[in-house]
Amino acid sequence: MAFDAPHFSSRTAVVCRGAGKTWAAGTKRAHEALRDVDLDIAPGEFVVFLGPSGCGKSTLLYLIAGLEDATDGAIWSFGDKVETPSPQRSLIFQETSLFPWLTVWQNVSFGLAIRGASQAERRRVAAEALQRVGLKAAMDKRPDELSGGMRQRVAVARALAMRPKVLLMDEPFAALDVQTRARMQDFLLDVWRDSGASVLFVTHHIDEAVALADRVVVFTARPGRIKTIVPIDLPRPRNLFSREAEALRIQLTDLLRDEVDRAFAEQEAMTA
Ligand SMILES: Nc1ncnc2c1ncn2[C@@H]1O[C@H](COP(=O)(O)OP(=O)(O)OP(=O)(O)O)[C@@H](O)[C@H]1O
Repeated sequence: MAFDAPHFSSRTAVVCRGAGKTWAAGTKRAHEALRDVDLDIAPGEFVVFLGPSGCGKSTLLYLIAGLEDATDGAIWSFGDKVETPSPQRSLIFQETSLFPWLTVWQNVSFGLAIRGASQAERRRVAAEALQRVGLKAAMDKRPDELSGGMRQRVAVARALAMRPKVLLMDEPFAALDVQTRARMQDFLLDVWRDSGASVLFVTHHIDEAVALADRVVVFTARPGRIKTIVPIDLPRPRNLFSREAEALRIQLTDLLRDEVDRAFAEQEAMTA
């Protein structure tokens, strides 16, 4: 089926229409990861993807990033059909892939080097991005001189240096300890407000979803479909100990429980 760009799509950060992904489509190993995703993300919106392991949350981020093609439906970002990666959409992974032989500022400005920017321009943009993540003083250090949390902040600075309109984050804080993760959440909210970018953030943590999101997209077990979308109408800065926050955590836990049970049953059947 052909999908025309929705008429409002030029003003919308991300539009998914009937988006689906079957890995190894057309082969014996065909594996449907994601089905029929319809989703609109507004500019500057913070959206969290929550769902059982293997339901296709990362797959959807890769489709939106343009790193993988949808096998069904289509995706647009600010009116352009997503077919290839773009500096407008930056992806940050759980494990940062900083180049260990480059300094922090060289890592941050790596994308600009590929675009042919001069050394002075790269250093200026890197300094500005590092200032925004509170790491300007670490410009000339190497990644192995930094803690895990600092390395993730460098990864955020590297993404910000490209001035993305959409920041795609795949469990970016999963490898961090609980205290560092809480601080990184506060830091990310500051960066998000400052940048005006839309953030699409994958997590397994319900408390993280309630702390961060404007809306939480809850996925079913594989093939992942949108089960429901829960708005998080809590004022910011959020009191995560409020009765309203607790009610949202309970609602999201209930929504997830069935899907996690289904995902477990399927994984057991596959490995039996
Ligand atoms: N490159 C790939 N080739 C083939 N299958 C893949 C590939 N990447 C992911 N898959 C499969 O697609 C399904 C969805 O995977 P995906 O990583 O998107 O899920 P997820 O919800 O992000 O999982 P998790 O929460 O465990 O990270 C899984 O069954 C996975 O094995």
